[in-house]
Amino acid sequence: MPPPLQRIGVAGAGAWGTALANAAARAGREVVLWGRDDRAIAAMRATRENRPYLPGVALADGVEPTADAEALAACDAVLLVVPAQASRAAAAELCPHLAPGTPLVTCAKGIERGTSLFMTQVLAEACPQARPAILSGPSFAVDVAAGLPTAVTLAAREPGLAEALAAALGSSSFRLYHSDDVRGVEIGGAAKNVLAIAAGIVGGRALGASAAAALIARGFAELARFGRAFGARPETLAGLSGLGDLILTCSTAQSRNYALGLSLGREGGLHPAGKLAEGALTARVLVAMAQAQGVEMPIAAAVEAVLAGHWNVDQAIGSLLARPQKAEL
Ligand SMILES: NC(=O)C1=CN([C@@H]2O[C@H](COP(=O)(O)OP(=O)(O)OC[C@H]3O[C@@H](n4cnc5c(N)ncnc54)[C@H](OP(=O)(O)O)[C@@H]3O)[C@@H](O)[C@H]2O)C=CC1
Ligand SMILES: O=C(CO)COP(=O)(O)O
Repeated sequence: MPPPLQRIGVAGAGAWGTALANAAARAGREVVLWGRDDRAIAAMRATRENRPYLPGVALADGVEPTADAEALAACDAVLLVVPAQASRAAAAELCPHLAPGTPLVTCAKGIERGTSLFMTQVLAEACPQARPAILSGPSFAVDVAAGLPTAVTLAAREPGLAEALAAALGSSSFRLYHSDDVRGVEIGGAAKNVLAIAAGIVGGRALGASAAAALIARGFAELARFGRAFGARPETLAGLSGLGDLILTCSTAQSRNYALGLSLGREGGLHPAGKLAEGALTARVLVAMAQAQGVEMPIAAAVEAVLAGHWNVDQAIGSLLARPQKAEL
């Protein structure tokens, strides 16, 4: 039996990092929660709450907030929980503090702009001495932080690593399935955010429950086409990190991506200020990668055109409905 991963570092003290720190503590681990903002960390230590990001949720016993990256050196595994576009900079900054061979688990959902790299590829470049893995699935931070039942996927290519991480982080309320299909898991999380913006637009324009269901089904067809073109396994795309997260994020304004779409869909709507909506940052690179591979993604392309200001919402909806009839593939 390999020794357990007892001490877990969580790097990134936003909503999801704080929720995962609570989940790991509930699983019986000692948890270091690192954030870059000294004053925010001091407040968290004093109040045992992350007020700006998760107000009203107590930090679990066993979570130690710190602004000292050196505290990650003694961790058996580190979860990197910062936005996708910040993941390279954060991994490069923290890497010198990690022991060689530390498992480094990206929890971000996106594709890097400029390089078109998936999240574990970014980790491999920014911190080559770490062992990359990814955690993704249908999971709102507020639910996980509060200990509500949640299931996600943890994937790593290295044999045994995903199982070991899942065993370290899993509890009766946080269930982790393990996988070696890293690419499938990272594609599901990145693509569903773009499609959730479209679902929000459908909600904001009050197009009805039937249109909302059609959007999820046709959105999944796009996600699956893109996934197949980039080597993902169909069962991963239809699993928690793909279809599961697509359904969650396309269903409620609790999702920041859906909320962005909702606001775009309402007359004169604007982007809710200050909230991270990863789909808005991934849309262009996702659509460009699809086009380069000859993969049709009309819904994602329409979202991209609206975000870029090339189309208004009515033009986007009209263009999707005016597409020629075709076989359902
Ligand atoms: N919230 C959720 O329910 C879920 C989120 N995710 C994914 O997790 C990722 C993070 O999201 P979330 O936690 O919600 O985002 P938040 O906006 O809540 O928090 C982001 C955190 O990252 C920190 N950060 C940003 N850039 C850097 C950097 N260069 N170095 C160090 N820290 C940095 C921010 O610090 P500061 O406060 O100083 O700006 C902040 O603490 C996203 O990819 C998201 O899609 C996945 C599942 C669920
Ligand atoms: O990824 C999430 C749920 O699984 C969170 O979604 P949002 O980033 O849209 O809030």
